[in-house]
Amino acid sequence: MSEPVLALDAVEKSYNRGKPGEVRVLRGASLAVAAGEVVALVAPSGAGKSTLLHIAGLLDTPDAGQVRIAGAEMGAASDRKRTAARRADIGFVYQFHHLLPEFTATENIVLPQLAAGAGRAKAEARALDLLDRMGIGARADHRPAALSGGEQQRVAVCRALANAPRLLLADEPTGNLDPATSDRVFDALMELVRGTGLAALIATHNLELAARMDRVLHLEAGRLV
Ligand SMILES: Nc1ncnc2c1ncn2[C@@H]1O[C@H](COP(=O)(O)OP(=O)(O)OP(=O)(O)O)[C@@H](O)[C@H]1O
Repeated sequence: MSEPVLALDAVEKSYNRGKPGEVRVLRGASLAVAAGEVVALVAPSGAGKSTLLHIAGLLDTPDAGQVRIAGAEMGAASDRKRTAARRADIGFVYQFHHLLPEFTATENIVLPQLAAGAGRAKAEARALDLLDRMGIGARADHRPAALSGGEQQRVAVCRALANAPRLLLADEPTGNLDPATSDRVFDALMELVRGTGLAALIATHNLELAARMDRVLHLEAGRLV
């Protein structure tokens, strides 16, 4: 069998480690997400969902255990290697879009591609294609302030997929939207993800959305069940 795109193995993480007030968040967390698989991460508030996503996304390091991206151990790799793997392989969507306010929707999707070395014409074509596939091609020239909340999140999804990552990590990607908009953005996200065959780990409090993914993982007492 081929390597999962993301594998966490017995990951431990505490804040204020070894000090009074130590918070043990992850206590042997293990999971694997294969290419083409969309996995829901459900956790009560404060259970360590963001901590887990930051470690999976190579934004933070575990105290112990392994983090493998496409088979390569990254948990203890150098900062340079982790940054390179993050740029090449991982796309993020956050609860709030974090789009750059002074740039249009297209430009927000073009910029990460330019940073990764793509040429402008190709980057613009890809941005427009992604926006079309998310159903907001007509908003390509709008700045974030001139987009609805749902449209902003659609642009954020396009930006996360701009460099064709192998892994999509999302932290409550529809958490700040009303239920109907949340459903529509989620449908569009699923369709786009299904078309690319990437691996996705999507944290949500919404059990109905979770049930529509391939598998649901619950984070409880620092482990996945
Ligand atoms: N920098 C930090 N220093 C100390 N404790 C922290 C730090 N960051 C997070 N924590 C604690 O670790 C636990 C897990 O935090 P985390 O942000 O991962 O939770 P979460 O599951 O994402 O929560 P929510 O769903 O409310 O966003 C919480 O109890 C939090 O208070």
